[in-house]
Amino acid sequence: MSMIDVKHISYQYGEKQVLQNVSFTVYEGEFFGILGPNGSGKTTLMKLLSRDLSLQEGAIFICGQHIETYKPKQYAKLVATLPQHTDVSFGYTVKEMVELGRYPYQSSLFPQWTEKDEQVVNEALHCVTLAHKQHVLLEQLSGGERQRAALARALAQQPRVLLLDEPTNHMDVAQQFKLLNLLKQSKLTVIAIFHDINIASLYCDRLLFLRDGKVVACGTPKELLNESMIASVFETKMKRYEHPVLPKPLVTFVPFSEQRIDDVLWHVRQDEKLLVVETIKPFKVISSALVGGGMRWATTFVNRHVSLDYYCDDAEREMIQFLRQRGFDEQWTVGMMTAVDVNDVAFASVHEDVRLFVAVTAGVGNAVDSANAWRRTDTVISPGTINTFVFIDGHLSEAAFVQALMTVTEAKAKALYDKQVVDPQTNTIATGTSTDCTAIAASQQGTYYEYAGTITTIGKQLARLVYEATQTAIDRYRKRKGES
Ligand SMILES: Nc1ncnc2c1ncn2[C@@H]1O[C@H](COP(=O)(O)OP(=O)(O)OP(=O)(O)O)[C@@H](O)[C@H]1O
Repeated sequence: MSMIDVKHISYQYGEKQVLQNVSFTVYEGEFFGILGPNGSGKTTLMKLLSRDLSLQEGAIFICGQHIETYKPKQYAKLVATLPQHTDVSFGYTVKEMVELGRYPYQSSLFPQWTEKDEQVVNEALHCVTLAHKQHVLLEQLSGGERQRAALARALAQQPRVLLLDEPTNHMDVAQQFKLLNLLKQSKLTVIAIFHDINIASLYCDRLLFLRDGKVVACGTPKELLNESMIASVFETKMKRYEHPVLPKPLVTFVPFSEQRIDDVLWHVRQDEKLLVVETIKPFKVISSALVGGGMRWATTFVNRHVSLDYYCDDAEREMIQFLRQRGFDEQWTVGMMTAVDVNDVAFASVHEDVRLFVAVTAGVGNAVDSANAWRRTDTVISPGTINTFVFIDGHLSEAAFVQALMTVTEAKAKALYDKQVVDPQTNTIATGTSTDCTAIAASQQGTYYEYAGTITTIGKQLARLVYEATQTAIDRYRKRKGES
């Protein structure tokens, strides 16, 4: 149901036109965000909604009724405003300020404070968790607490619509989220001006983008938060990324481009227990590693040898402890384990059209044919794994990262086929082992690779190196086992 209808409003201060033909609808219970650059007319629009400014052109309807037809107290029961800055009324306590919210309910002839008024004020104080400070003077509150007191006053008005001008300005992160969570749960219709695009994306059902007093777009964060829209509204280059938990788009600045490094990009060090590749700058990585799995930036890539009978309830925690003891920062590390002797690692690299480096350790005692894995009856993981590290000097799109993973997997499977590695349980050619791990790391500088499948230059080289290195690593493993 529509709660607010803004129809063709225009506004000017003297000769200066600040709103032009603005129209939009806000539905009941919606959390509606207004965004736009400085001076785009957001506050003016809010002041028209709150009736602090009189309409010049166009009309605003709330609950189907033109806002100018409401009496002041009637309007105050319908719409409450939380301004950007709360004027501190010296000498007032928190509770006295919240009590002011009840003025629309007081008869001007016989003002009477009822039990209901008292109850609503107490509820509002509890709602903003300020009940314990109700007797404190406003000037003794912090900025965030004052803002919460102002919100309690607005809530005490028992409005149906709440207008907020940059509600979280000057608040610390925890206070911002407390206030917004509270508003989100309130089920009120909320219209709020935001400068923080990500907060608006997280909390708002729909957004209105204003620019130079005109509506540029109105829609859900999912519809509007794309790089070209942000660029056209804010004239700022931003990159879109995904929230780790919620299906909400987020955007971030790309403040500067880093200096390109051309010479040594990675170092390898190795002993019989550990293979470590360190990059000279953080690389963007996609991996299935035990530590640092998923997508992250990393500078250290560890392949740790563990004994055949290694067992731990919480291998990830144990691995993090291991890394810390050796001075590695797990936040910047991609860490894998293997029972294979890391001296049997196979390296392959190319430095022509593309610059790639691959390191593979391969144990195939636990080889599995994925096509027939469902026939296998074992549930306990036995040691024997293929760990593949790929380093690319280039800028990969997210799709290219996924395609690189596919390319690596296909090349590895072909290496196993050509080496006639057999799944000992099904007696068919294996496609990998049950615990294989892969990391694709890219410098994110230089050439941009939109794709990395086997038809692309980079995919061809990648497949070749992984195929060759996996074969070499299998040969070394077999030789050590005395199998060949
Ligand atoms: N009282 C006023 N008299 C004259 N011009 C004004 C007045 N108030 C605002 N303006 C002008 O109107 C334009 C829109 O201002 P408004 O405050 O609505 O923008 P805004 O989008 O809220 O900006 P900000 O993001 O900086 O808060 C600006 O150019 C501003 O200078």
